[in-house]
Amino acid sequence: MISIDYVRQPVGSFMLEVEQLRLYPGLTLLVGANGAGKSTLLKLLATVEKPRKGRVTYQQREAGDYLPLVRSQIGYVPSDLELYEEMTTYKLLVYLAELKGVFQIEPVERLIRDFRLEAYRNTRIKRLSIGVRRRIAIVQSLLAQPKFLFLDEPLNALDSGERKMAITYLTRYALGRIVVAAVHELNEWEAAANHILWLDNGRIRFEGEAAEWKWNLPSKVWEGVITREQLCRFPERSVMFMRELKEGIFVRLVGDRLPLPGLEEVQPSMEDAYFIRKFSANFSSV
Ligand SMILES: Nc1ncnc2c1ncn2[C@@H]1O[C@H](COP(=O)(O)OP(=O)(O)OP(=O)(O)O)[C@@H](O)[C@H]1O
Repeated sequence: MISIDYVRQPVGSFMLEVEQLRLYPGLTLLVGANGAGKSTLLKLLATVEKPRKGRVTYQQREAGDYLPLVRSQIGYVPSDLELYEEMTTYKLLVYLAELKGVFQIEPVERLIRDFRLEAYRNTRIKRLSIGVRRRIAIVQSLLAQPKFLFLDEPLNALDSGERKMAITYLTRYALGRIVVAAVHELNEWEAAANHILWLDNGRIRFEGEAAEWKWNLPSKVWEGVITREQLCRFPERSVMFMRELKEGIFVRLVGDRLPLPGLEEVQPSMEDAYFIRKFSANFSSV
């Protein structure tokens, strides 16, 4: 378990405040708007930054007292990792593995295979696309098989196949390990997530099991086909999705009660739940 107690972390005029947080084995999705403090929290967890106030402990070891040991158990993917541009993929990964105390080639080779990097092993980093670099950034965090893994928007710039592959890999990796990933697209992680942590303006607004994320929501989700005139009656924020069909407009709407006869209540997705939680006051009149 990782514990955060009474942390206050100022970043410019912004303040991240976490009174108490416990992180357990499994995959925790860290969600929140731009600027909510996700990267700041991940930097604290990764020991890139030291808490100005409060403490972070990893299985009862406070980072300040056991920094080298704790760091040896941490993997971190920042949002903007800079890689050595002149090195080839293979040389870079071997070099980074050695820095982490891994001197066997097998873990490097395995990760190159798992993240489908074989075609780029002898290519210099500067010649690689952003998506391939992002995969390398994830791979470098896994080289020493860390117990604690923190990823800041790991799927940025990955195509749909690569996203699926990375999610599957991380889901397996999180078995028995603490993995925290800041993400913007929630639905693609739905089957993978064990816990959800929602940060809003530097404060925790939700912390719990992934299934609980969709419980006791103040609004419901409705689907069906409506006319263009009917659509105009709904505020933009309540329309989660719409598509023009021959017979009208298919919509997915959020509202407290049946917005129009003929619409059907459907299960909210992870993404619906986020919008309902964040903007519930705006939906109550729909
Ligand atoms: N180096 C910095 N100097 C001043 N303010 C900063 C700095 N880095 C971040 N901030 C501010 O701190 C707040 C939290 O930023 P943070 O990057 O942690 O948010 P985030 O949730 O990760 O956002 P995003 O989804 O955009 O990455 C924001 O208001 C941001 O503008």
